[in-house]
Amino acid sequence: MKQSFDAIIVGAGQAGPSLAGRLTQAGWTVAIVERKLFGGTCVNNGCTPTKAMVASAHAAHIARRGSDFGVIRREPVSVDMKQVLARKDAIVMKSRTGIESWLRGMERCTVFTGTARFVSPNEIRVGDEVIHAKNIFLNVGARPAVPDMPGVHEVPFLTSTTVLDLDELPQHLIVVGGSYVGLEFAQMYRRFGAEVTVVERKARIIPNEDHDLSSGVQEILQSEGIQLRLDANCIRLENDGEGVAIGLDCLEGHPRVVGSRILLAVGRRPNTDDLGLAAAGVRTDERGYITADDQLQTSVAGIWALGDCNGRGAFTHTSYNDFEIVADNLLDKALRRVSDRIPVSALYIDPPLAQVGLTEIQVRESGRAALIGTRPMTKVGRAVEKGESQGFMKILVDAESKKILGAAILGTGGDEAIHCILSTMYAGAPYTTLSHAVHIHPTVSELIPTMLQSMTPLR
Ligand SMILES: Cc1cc2nc3c(=O)[nH]c(=O)nc-3n(C[C@H](O)[C@H](O)[C@H](O)COP(=O)(O)OP(=O)(O)OC[C@H]3O[C@@H](n4cnc5c(N)ncnc54)[C@H](O)[C@@H]3O)c2cc1C
Ligand SMILES: NC(=O)c1ccc[n+]([C@@H]2O[C@H](COP(=O)([O-])OP(=O)(O)OC[C@H]3O[C@@H](n4cnc5c(N)ncnc54)[C@H](O)[C@@H]3O)[C@@H](O)[C@H]2O)c1
Repeated sequence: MKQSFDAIIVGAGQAGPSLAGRLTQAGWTVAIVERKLFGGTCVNNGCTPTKAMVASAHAAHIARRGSDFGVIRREPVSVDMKQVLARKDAIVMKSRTGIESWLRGMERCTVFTGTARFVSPNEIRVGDEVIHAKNIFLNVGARPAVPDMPGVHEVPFLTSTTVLDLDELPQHLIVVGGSYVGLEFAQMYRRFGAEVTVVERKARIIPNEDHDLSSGVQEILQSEGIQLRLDANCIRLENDGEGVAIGLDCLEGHPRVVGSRILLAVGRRPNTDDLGLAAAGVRTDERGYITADDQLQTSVAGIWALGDCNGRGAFTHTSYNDFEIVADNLLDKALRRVSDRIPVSALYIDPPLAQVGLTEIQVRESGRAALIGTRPMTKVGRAVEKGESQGFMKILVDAESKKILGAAILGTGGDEAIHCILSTMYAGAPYTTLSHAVHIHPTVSELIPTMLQSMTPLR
């Protein structure tokens, strides 16, 4: 017999479980379908495991730098990857089981395990069962992209998912892709003790960000001994005796990098190919992302797309915000929109790179009159005292309205300090509100008012 619910949620990632919580509290009956790991990418293969491992790598780094702080170490630092993984797994497991048991114990919620596939706009098949609902919410996420590059079918490689189970330290890790995933793993493995080479096909790492941020991050990574091969064309995977290699054409350097493991970190693709979207008439773009409007409604009434699969964000906080938008609009008759969201993110190398709003490139392209303020982290007392003074901060303000347009902090504590700028932007307040605020000394945030007090026109 076909079971009917008020709502079906496909995917227990960063939006689905919270949506199930809100809808069931409002009295709806909900079916949630998850085919693999509760908590999705962030909990199992993304934010949580990587940030746990970044913490281990930071501990190794600080231990090696002990003498900078007057701490005497007699033995060389070594890292036990099995222990690093065990710590990471314990943190992940707690989060995963917490989400699963919350959903299984939730009143009016039925959990289905298996792959969901549309049969019609109101029906979904999971295994042998067909379930029905007037409202369907897709939170199916994305997975590592594996482009059809030469050698990819012959040479073993790691992805951001499989590398998390590598319990031995590779002697030389070659990372293909110099952006969020690639750089976090590159620095982490360098600090664990591996040789690391990053191969990026564009002329600079984090190629979509401002040039000064790319150079700042590059400097930090190179100072730790990470090799970068930029402008790499004709990238091909090759076997090399016991090891592996990447063949490439670069403007400079040897046309081959030989290592022991390859990590592909060249982007992600949405999990929409096996969802049977055609049976429901749900449209996608040419890359497979589900087309969704400003309130996340798809091309079919009664079907919504939340999180990475709608191509409107690729972060945990954007997926969670999608849940809030959809739930508030449906249950509270609110009029929340994705376009009201201010972009914000952090790249978790150490020190981190946090960004909010428009980049400098975007401000210049907009042609508006703007002011810019910058400060090196060497001027931040707290950073100097901590012995972590790499990086800089910058902020861009609209010269006419005095509103903050965007900011970046590449430096210790930047991922936290950026939030005072973000909150001022959400409040719609002029920059003077923030430049007159008294901040705690000694913090990274205290330099933000100082930076705002000495801006110059953006040339
Ligand atoms: C290495 C790495 C590090 C990251 N670090 C950060 C970070 O520090 N901060 C940050 O904000 N973001 C980070 N991200 C991005 C973040 O993980 C994602 O943006 C976020 O998890 C997206 O959540 P989601 O809800 O859209 O989907 P997901 O979390 O991917 O969940 C989708 C779920 O749907 C399930 N599913 C898919 N198809 C079906 C189907 N047909 N039937 C049933 N179930 C299905 C999947 O099994 C999965 O559990 C990182 C990503 C990676 C890869
Ligand atoms: N800290 C965080 O919030 C965090 C961490 C990791 C991932 N993420 C999310 O995951 C997403 C995916 O990250 P990602 O780094 O895999 O993808 P990405 O799209 O951000 O970057 C891919 C990089 O690989 C390069 N590239 C693409 N094809 C290539 C090829 N054939 N050869 C060499 N280089 C190639 C690109 O130029 C780019 O620099 C991010 O956009 C981000 O939203 C977030």
